[in-house]
Amino acid sequence: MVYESLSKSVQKLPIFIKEDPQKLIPSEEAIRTAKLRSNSIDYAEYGTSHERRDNLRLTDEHPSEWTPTSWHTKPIVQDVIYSSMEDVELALEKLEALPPLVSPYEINNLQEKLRDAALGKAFVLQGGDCAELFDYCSQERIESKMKILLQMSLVLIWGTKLPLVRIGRIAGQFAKPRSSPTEEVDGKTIPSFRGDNINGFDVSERTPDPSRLVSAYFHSAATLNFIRSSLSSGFADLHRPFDWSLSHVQSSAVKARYKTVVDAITEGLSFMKTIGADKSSTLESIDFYTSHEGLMLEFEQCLTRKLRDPTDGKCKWYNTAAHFLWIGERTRQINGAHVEYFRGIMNPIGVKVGASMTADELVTILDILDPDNIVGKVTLITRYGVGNISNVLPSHIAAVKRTNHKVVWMSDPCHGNTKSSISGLKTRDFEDIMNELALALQIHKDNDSQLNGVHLELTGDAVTECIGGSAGLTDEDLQIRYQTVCDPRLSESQSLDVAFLIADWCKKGTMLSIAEHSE
Ligand SMILES: O=C[C@H](O)[C@H](O)COP(=O)(O)O
Ligand SMILES: C=C(OP(=O)(O)O)C(=O)O
Ligand SMILES: [Mn+2]
Repeated sequence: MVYESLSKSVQKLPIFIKEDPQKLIPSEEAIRTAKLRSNSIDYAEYGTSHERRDNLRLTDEHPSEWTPTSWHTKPIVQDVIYSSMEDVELALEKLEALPPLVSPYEINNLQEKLRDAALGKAFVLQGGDCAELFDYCSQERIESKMKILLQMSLVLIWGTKLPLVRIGRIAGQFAKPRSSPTEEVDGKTIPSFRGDNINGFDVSERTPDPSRLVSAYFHSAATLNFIRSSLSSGFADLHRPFDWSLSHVQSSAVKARYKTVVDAITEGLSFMKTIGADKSSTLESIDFYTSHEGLMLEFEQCLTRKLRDPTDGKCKWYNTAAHFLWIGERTRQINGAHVEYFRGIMNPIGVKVGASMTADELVTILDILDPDNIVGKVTLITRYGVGNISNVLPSHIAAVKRTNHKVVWMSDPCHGNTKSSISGLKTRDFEDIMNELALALQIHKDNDSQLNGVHLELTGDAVTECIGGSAGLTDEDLQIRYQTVCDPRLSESQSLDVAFLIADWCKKGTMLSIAEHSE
């Protein structure tokens, strides 16, 4: 079979190429050779192969002029190989013609809120599925995810006494980086599931299909449309917090604690009504932003548009597929394609920071992504693992302090704590998640810094994917409702447990034991 390259097809689209194409873009033959080679090598070597870099005549420096296609001059990891270039071109041309999903006005608003978070004046809650499926685009599923994020928000507002910035891993969280490009199923080696915008979870659908890129756009649009209409019809009205029923929370202690929070807020609202101070529209409606990992750069490139910045009237490049995008732990190579793409967009952006990131690398990546030292432009989403955080976070905090970058510090206590259950299912121990989060709060405080947000893989449903929590899920319980197609998510109940941990820590300034939390 002749493999054709997706990158090759993108370079044919003339719309974005401003410089001499020969200078920026490797030859078609070089890309094909490299793709064929990289297809047969291990993912671990995939990004650093000198052979591949030489073939592509890649540059070590970031090209001075950024364009939505300048990432083509950089080595890429987690790339996708398609078999039909014509179909890829059709998909990308279609995507280029479709309208933006989000606007510069909204993106700038989020940037302002993240500025507040970086200054300790707001707290960020970012959460949702590990891998969103097209099938999750239904009223019930979207409402359930918004509901858990709103419930957690209430608890966090009560605990932190700060405005909450809500960002869903939703309306586009389709592409997944994988540890291995293939997996064994029933004795056969097949391509791994790479996310609904690349291939299907069903074993019969594992061949990458470019038409999925266009489906991803329409599923994002439908999800976003429903979120917008729900919010504008009062779904998030603070006067009706009991409407977000705790349908999947089993623990009566958590239910009782939630009721205490709602009662306190309701009492505050009725006092405000008495004194006539309840007219603010923020009580009836909230801001809710969308985000996803910016992994499929061909997709991101097509949704990157030069639009007028309403604050100064100048035209700038915005990624209009989501308000916020992040670079994953596997694609954050300083000279790689993803960092190159991300350095040019106006959106606030995240970088996953694992235990292997050196302090020097962290500073270099900030210098590339935030050359103008914009407060809150970059969110560092740390995901070290409970056993590593104490060794690594203090040096990362110290390194960032020595620069002029003012970042949002967010903890992702999920991704460094994934392990295999006794039955072989991917799981996370709730205690590890709580402990990493508690350590993040404490280490920031001890180092004269502040944790500004939390990033979680969660669902509003009663799934049994992570062990522990107030529902006391055991290894055997995992079989009951293990529904994830990638990483294990916190259930509604476990998500609320996490919100209470943060709220309690903020109220008391110290840690409670897990036992005290589950009382
Ligand atoms: O969500 C994160 C990654 O995509 C995920 O952890 C990869 O999982 P894998 O190690 O099973 O490929
Ligand atoms: C891929 C993910 O995480 P990380 O890049 O931190 O492994 C993710 O957030 O789903
Ligand atoms: Mn994940």
